[in-house]
Amino acid sequence: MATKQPILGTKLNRASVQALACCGPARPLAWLRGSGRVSDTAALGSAAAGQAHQPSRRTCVKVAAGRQEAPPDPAPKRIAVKPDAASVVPEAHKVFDEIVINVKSGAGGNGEVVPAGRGRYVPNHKYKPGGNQSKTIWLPASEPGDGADGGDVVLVCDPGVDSLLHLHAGGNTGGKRAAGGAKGDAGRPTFAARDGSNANPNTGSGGPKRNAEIKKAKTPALEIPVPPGTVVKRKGTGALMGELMQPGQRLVVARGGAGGHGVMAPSREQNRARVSRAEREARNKGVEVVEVDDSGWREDVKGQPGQQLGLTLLLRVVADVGLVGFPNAGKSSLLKSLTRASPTIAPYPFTTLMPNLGVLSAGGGASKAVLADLPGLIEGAHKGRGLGRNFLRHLRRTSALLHVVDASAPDPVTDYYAVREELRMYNPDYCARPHVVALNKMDLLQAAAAATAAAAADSGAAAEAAEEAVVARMKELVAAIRGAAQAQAAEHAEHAYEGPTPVGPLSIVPCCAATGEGLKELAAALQRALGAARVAEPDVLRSAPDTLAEARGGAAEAAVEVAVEAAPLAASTARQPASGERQPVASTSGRGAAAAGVAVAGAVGAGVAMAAAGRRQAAPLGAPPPAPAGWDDGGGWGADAGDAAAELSAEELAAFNERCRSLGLIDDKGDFTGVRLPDDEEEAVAGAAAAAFAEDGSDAASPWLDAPGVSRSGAGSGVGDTGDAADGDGGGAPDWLAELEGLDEEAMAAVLAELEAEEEAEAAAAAAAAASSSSAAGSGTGRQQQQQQQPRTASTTSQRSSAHSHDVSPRNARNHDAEHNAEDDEDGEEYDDLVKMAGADDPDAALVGLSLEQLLAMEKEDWGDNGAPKGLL
Ligand SMILES: Nc1nc2c(ncn2[C@@H]2O[C@H](COP(=O)(O)OP(=O)(O)OP(=O)(O)O)[C@@H](O)[C@H]2O)c(=O)[nH]1
Ligand SMILES: [Mg+2]
Repeated sequence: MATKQPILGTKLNRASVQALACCGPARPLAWLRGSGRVSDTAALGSAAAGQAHQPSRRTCVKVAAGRQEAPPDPAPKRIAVKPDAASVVPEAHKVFDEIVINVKSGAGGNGEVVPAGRGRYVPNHKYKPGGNQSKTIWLPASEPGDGADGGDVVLVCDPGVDSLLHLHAGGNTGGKRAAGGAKGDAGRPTFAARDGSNANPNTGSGGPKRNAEIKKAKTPALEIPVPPGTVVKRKGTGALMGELMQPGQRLVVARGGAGGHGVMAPSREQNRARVSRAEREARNKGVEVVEVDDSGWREDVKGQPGQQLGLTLLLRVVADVGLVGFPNAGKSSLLKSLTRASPTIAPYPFTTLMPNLGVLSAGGGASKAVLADLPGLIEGAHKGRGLGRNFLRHLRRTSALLHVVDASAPDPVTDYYAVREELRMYNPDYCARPHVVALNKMDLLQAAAAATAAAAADSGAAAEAAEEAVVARMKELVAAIRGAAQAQAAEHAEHAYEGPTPVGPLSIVPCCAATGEGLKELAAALQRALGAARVAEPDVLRSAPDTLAEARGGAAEAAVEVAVEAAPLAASTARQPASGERQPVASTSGRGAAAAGVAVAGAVGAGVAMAAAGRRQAAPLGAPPPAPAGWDDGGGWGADAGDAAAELSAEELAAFNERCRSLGLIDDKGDFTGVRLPDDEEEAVAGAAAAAFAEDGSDAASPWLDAPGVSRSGAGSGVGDTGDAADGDGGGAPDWLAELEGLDEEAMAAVLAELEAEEEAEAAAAAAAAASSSSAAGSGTGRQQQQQQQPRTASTTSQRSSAHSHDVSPRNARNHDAEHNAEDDEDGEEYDDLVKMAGADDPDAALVGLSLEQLLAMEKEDWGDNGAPKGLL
């Protein structure tokens, strides 16, 4: 048996031993036996100091743990303090985005009662002999003071708070919760504001403040900080009380009770007179008077009680982009790589249980977007499976979505489709928002491909084969995802589901959160999606773009319209060889009417911005950040606009801006108005301007000053290829006005008839091609048809160009522009895919740098069966 030993030479007195005794149920002093090495506990410290100490169980456990290092002694080891299961109260699950609280506003303070007779008669200064004023007036001791109103309970939108978790702790809101935060009757956190103070008789009547006007005291409101996006409802009825969206916004949820009035108590005589008057009146009415209550005035003195109510607070995170996807797809990893957020990342599903926010600042911080990484969704999420509904509601306030798909998963396309369906079934609006697909975990695909290739070939060929396999897989995934999106839209139409038609992805970006590959492209694609969202559906919560040019700069979709409008300008810009001090043509600027049109349309904004700011290389105001080096999406980005503008010399730019101004495309301040003239007027203006330029011989030198619908293609090719950037035949064309003027009616009719016949033949050929390709192709049929049509259209156009020199009316020319630009825009989208597919180390990456003319100039044999250049698809 162990013997009792002194501890570190200290003496234990009776009190400390008794105090220590309460720590061990069976053997209070057991742990002290042989415990000469225990030196590090507060319990012992205080025991040594002879203080009465009440060690907690935790302290005992700590001591016991320390005791384990002591020489073997069975007794201390038996002090295993197991928590009593019955006494352990499990902590309630805290939901970060929903809570029910009680709020209680303060009661009003009582008013002051000044006894009758306190005061004196003072001379009345208004007294005039002969008047009806008395000589003296009664001046009470002071005006009786009113009680202070009770404190309000106010919810304040605080951007520094990102969840409702802090409210679970009874309102841990720092100094602001001085009067609140206790658990309420219903076991809910209760927030009670302070009661109003009673009127202070010391400062009220008599004394130094005599006759002073007593001001009502103010009670501070109880402020409860909540994150932006908090929705407040009444607990019982579910009635919406308000939403807090903007930082600093306040919502008074419970008003403090009004303070009581200060009252001058009636004197005995006055009271008696009142009572007798009341009695008399009652008797006159035939009412039997039993007792007369003369204390009515006392009610006025009392402050009103505060309100007490239950509130349900719901949080819907406010973010620009929501990251959605299956659990473990890498959403949090992507958020971490794209922003400075540091969410928890782990290789098991549902690591994330509450949204993580991060700010994506691209382009040197010019443009910022808040990304919300949401918990993973699973099938059935829309019905609440896996808390799906709780998570899905956080998408309500997002403008665009980022679908994160694990590209290394067995079936990434089904994963994507499943999540899309969950979104659609929860809220069809979600599927109509612009979205981007991130094919994450590329590195795993690459590793798998490398392993397979290494087994099959020698080292040199293996790397190449692996790369090819990855690219092939990516292309397959891209096509299949687009197909899945189309299938979803088709199903929506077929079953006439409620809500808007689901849209396809704006971009599909292969990337890797682990290595950082493709993240710049992903960021750029997100910015573009946001631009598209802002233009498509301006959100009152967000500031609208400053200028239309800005909006267009960020919106691929809106840019289509601009492209159509500006195509002739673009076409000529694209065709025209550099003149004067023109800078080298950017690799992207001439690759199609749509893309070039966008570029030049953007250049309007860019040029204007430059003119206004006096800077030459400025991107359009508020334009999305420039695309990363080596990356060109051609979707109407500021970078493109800047590049296109950079091609112009100063005089050209000035002339260009002047021209835009005269057409009403930009206003005096240099903002892009986007207001078009009526068609007739525009044509007239454009024609006149074109004629003027033709007259002074500047048209050849300034082809970008071309008018809408006016072709400047080669002399031999005529006007049949009006405004078509895809024809690529270059050279200055004779003015169609002059050409048409020279035609007689018969010749014109013949030309039109021929043109119609050609168009019919073309349509028939396209239909035949569509029929054949639809049987061959799977989900990506529609897009492949577009691809197939593209080179054919180009060659047909150029044939027509050489065959007919006078075969189009201005109206037809415009239609053709629109038609071709629409096609070319599709082509632009395809091109985006090609660009995305062709990585820097792709053997075919060189093709990416080619302009559309160069691509079109390629021999027909260079085009594969699917209508795309061989080697790329
Ligand atoms: N090899 C590789 N692993 C990745 C990549 N991205 C994410 N991961 C891993 O995938 C696992 C899941 O990543 P998370 O970011 O937590 O996935 P999540 O989608 O947020 O998952 P939940 O929060 O559960 O919905 C982690 O082990 C990551 O390290 C990637 O690009 N390459
Ligand atoms: Mg996560």
